[in-house]
Amino acid sequence: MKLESRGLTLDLNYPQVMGILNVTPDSFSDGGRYRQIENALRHANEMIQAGATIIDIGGESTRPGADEVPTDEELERVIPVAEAIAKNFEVWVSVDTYKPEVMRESHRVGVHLINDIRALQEPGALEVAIESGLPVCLMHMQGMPRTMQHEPQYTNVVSEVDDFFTEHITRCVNAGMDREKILLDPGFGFGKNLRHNYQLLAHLSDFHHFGLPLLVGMSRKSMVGQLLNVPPDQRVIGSIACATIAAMQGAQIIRVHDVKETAEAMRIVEATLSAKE
Ligand SMILES: Nc1nc2[nH]c(SCC(=O)O)nc2c(=O)[nH]1
Repeated sequence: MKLESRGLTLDLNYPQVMGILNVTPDSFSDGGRYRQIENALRHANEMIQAGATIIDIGGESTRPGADEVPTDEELERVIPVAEAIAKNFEVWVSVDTYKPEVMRESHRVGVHLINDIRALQEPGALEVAIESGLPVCLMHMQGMPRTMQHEPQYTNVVSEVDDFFTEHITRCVNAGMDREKILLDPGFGFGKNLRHNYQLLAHLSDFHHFGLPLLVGMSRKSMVGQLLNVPPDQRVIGSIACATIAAMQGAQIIRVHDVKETAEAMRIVEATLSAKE
C-alpha cells in the first residue's frame, strides 16, 4: 500500500513514524517551546534525523478539557511553521486541524496531509479537503475535547468506531473525495475510557477491512499514564509498547512524540513481520 501527495510517496508496507510538533502554549507534554519557527525547524529536523517521515503540526491543544483556539490565532501559529518545514525538508507535512480555513492555507503553503480529529465534520471542511486534493485522516471522537472524557459510553466501542468509519467514508466519497485519499484513526483517548482504549488496541486489525491506511496516536496518553501512574514525560516505554502492538497488527502510521525510540521499535516490528512471510 502506498500514499501519494505532491510528488512524495509514503511506503505503507512498513510502519511510518509521524512526529508530533506542537505549536501550542498549553500542549500537555512539550509545552509551548516550539512556537518560534527556528525552534520548530530544529525540532522537526531532529525528528526527521531520528526517522520521522511525517511531521504533524498542531496549533490547538485537543487534550481533554482544552479550550478552542480562534482561527486567526491557529493560522498564525501553524502556517508559518508548516511553510518553513515544507520548504526546508523533503518530509511529509501534516496539519492537525479541524478548521477549513487552516486546511485551505495549509494546502496553499505545501502541506501534504490533513489530519482532522473531527473527520471533516466542521462546516466547509469537507469541501475544502476535496478541493485541495490532499489525503485526509478521519479520526473518531465521541463528543468534543471539552467534555469527551465525562463518562464516555459505548455498547461496543469497536463496532461503533467501525460504523463511524463506514458513515464518514461514504459521506466523503459521495461528496466527491477519492476513496484512496482517506486514512482512518480510531482516536485513542477521544471520548474513550481506559477499557475502551484497550479494546480498540486489541481489535485494531479489525479495521483493515476498509482497505485504507490506519493511523494511530497513543503517545504519552492517559491510556498509558493510568496504567503506569507516571506523568506524560515518563510514558515513553508504555507508548513504545502501544506503538509496537499497533504496528504488529499492521497499523501503517504511528503518531508519536518520541521518534527515535519509536523508529527503533518499528525496525524490530519490520524484521518480525517480514520473517512471517
Ligand atoms: N490523527 C490523530 N490526531 C491526533 N491529534 C492528537 S492531539 C492529543 C495528543 O496528542 O495527546 N491526538 C491524535 C490522534 O490520536 N490521532
